[in-house]
Amino acid sequence: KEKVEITKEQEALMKLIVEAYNKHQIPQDVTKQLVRFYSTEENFLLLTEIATSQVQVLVEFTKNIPGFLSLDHEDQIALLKGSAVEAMFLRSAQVFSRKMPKGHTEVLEERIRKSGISEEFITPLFNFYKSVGELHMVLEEQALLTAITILTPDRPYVKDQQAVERLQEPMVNLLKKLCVLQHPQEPQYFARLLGRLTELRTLNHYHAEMLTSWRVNDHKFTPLLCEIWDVQ
Ligand SMILES: CC(C)NC(=O)n1c(-c2ccccc2)cc2c1CN(S(=O)(=O)c1cccs1)CC2
Repeated sequence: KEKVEITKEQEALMKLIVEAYNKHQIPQDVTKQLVRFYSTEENFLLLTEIATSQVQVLVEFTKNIPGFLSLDHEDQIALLKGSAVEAMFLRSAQVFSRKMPKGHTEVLEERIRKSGISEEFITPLFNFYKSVGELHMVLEEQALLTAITILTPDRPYVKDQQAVERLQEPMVNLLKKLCVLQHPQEPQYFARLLGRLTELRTLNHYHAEMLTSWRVNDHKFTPLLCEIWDVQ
């Protein structure tokens, strides 16, 4: 059996290859850039941006709910303001439980946890995201549940509650049918969905508390968020 030996030439070749390889590594600071942790301010700004654009999307969605624009105009505003926070948390839960590229969910969770929201609200927030995620709602269910949330007749300052009920009822009946069709093996699925709406209402309270704690730390919101949340 002959001895395996690296020749001088092979050694020289090896040196050149390894040098070239080390030279073309991602510079250390770029990788630091990729995994660096964002400051609380940056995370808060990100959420402000996302929330603001989401409110704009919510208004457009609401205007496309059949019959909404024929409601009394003041009631339209009352419904939007009364449901904005719930619709936002519902949307957040849907976004959060969506399949994201590897590691994105973790980074997003980290940035939400480090955005200045106090611990006592973070827990119910992520519990809600988890409980919505476990439902594996299909798109139609998500859309209907959001419309049903917006068309809640007993929001503050709604004058013609019956008119809102007349819009909400067909949505609830449709969702009930859809749940039976989508989840035949889970007769209580529809009840679980409506249970999420009850949990959502508790988040309203937490959100109001969050706003006061942020305001005292002079966090700035956008004009749209101030208007929809009645702050500043
Ligand atoms: C999708 C939108 C509606 N979600 C959103 O804006 N998020 C998300 C979130 C969740 C999952 C994926 C992406 C984002 C977490 C939180 C918010 C907003 N709020 S906030 O409105 O109180 C707020 C506004 C400004 C500073 S804090 C705090 C917590």
